Amino acid sequence: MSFDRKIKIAPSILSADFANFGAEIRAIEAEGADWVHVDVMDGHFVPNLTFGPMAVKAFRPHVKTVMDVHLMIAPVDPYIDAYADAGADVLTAHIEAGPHIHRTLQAIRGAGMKAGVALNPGTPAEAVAHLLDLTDLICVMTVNPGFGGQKFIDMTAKIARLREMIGDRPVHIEIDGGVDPKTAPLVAQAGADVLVAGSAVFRGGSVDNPGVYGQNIREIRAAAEGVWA
Ligand SMILES: O=C(CO)[C@H](O)[C@H](O)COP(=O)(O)O
Ligand SMILES: [Fe+2]
Repeated sequence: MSFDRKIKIAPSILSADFANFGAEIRAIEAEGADWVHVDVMDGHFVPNLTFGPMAVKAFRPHVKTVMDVHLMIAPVDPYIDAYADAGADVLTAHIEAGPHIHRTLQAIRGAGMKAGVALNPGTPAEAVAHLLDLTDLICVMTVNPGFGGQKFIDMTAKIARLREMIGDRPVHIEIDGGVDPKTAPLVAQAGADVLVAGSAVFRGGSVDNPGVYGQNIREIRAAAEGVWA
């Protein structure tokens, strides 16, 4: 997995057909997804429950791009090896999930994965000031985590501040929540390069009609890249 700051669209399979994950993943990749975003929720850190490492391991053979696993769980550390074994490329933990995020990021890298740190809307950019050399990705939540399809919360000032703090380090800024063709330009202009989108990618399509996924992905990408035109 090499580093670049081009816009990457990462559909969240939280909005996919839960009875058909393999086909859904193959469809979004065939239709232009750059990464596949996998939302793990524990019904404790967030008020919703999705799937765990066994399911994520079953997704792995279908993912040919980058498997980007967003943990919305607490605690994180006891499960790091299980997600490494499941084949996560990027493993992201929330800074709010426990007191020892520094140790968690070291452990994620130690297990051979790229380490991500996610920030809830109420957490300031400065919370990662001492983590910048331990992280490969900062995920800025633009909704309160737990559910797809929520309204975008404007975090552009936080994104711009993070881009400034990151300087020339090879750290991605990922945006998660409410990304669509209207909000994508705002976050791209502020400095984001990985755009997670669940409902805006899967809306209107299906594995039998995957062209809609492609159209949705192209619209988000064009809107985001348009800011540089
Ligand atoms: O982490 C998440 C929710 O906690 C999801 O990745 C996110 O909400 C994507 O869904 P949408 O694009 O529909 O907002
Ligand atoms: Fe997510």
